[in-house]
Amino acid sequence: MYKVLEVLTADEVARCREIAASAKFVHGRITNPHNTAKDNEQLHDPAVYNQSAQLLHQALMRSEDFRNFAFPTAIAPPLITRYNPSQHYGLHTDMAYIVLPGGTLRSDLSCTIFLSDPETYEGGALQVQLGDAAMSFKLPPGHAIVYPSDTFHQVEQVTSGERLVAITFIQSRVPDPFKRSLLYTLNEVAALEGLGMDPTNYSRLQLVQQQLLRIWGEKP
Ligand SMILES: O=C(O)CCC(=O)C(=O)O
Ligand SMILES: [Fe+2]
Repeated sequence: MYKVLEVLTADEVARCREIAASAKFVHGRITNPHNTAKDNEQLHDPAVYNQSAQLLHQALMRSEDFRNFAFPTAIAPPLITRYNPSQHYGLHTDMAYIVLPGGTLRSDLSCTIFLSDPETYEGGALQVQLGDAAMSFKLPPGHAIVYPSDTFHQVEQVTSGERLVAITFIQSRVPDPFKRSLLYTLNEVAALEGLGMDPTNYSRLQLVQQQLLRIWGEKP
C-alpha cells in the first residue's frame, strides 16, 4: 500500500530549503560505497543534519494520517538529499536494517518528502514498481509518499533543475503489510465516522482496533 500525505507547512518547506542552500553536501555513495545505483548528494554537516532531521521527524509524527497508516515505532533521522542534472538513483530495494546511534531500525516503510517545486526540475520522479507496472510520484513541496521498503523503486534521472527531497525509513509496530492495511482501514473509519457514531458502537470499534493491535502489534 502507498500513502501520499501532506506533512510540511509552507514555512517548514522554506526552512528546509534554507538549510539545504547553506549546508555542505557530499556524494551519496560516501555512506554507501558499494551501491553503484546511487548517484545523488546528501546533507553532510552533522549539526545541520540534526536540526533538519528534528523538524522533519516532528512534522511526520504530527500527522495523524501518518500515524494511522504507518504505526511507527522508530523513524530514521530524515536526511535531505539532492539530485542535480544527470543524477539518478537506479532500481533497488532498501536495506532491511539500518544501524543508528540509538540502536538498529528495521525498515518496513520508506518515505520521500518532496521539497522542490515540481515545475522547477525535469525528470526526477520516484517510480515504485507494482508487479509489471510502476507508479510514479513527483509531488508538490511538503507532500510525502510512504511505500513498502521491499518494493523495487528508482529515482529517474534529473535532466534540468534541482530535485531536493528528504528521505527516511520507518519501523512499524505492525510489520505484516496485510494486517497493517486492515488496521489502517479501521483507523480511517474511526477517524472519519467516529464522532457521528452511536457511542456504544464507537466503543466497540475501538475495542476491535485495540485488541487487534495487541494481537498483531509488536510488543513495546
Ligand atoms: O529520493 C527518493 O525519492 C528515494 C531515494 C531512495 O530510494 C533511497 O534513498 O533509498
Ligand atoms: Fe530506496
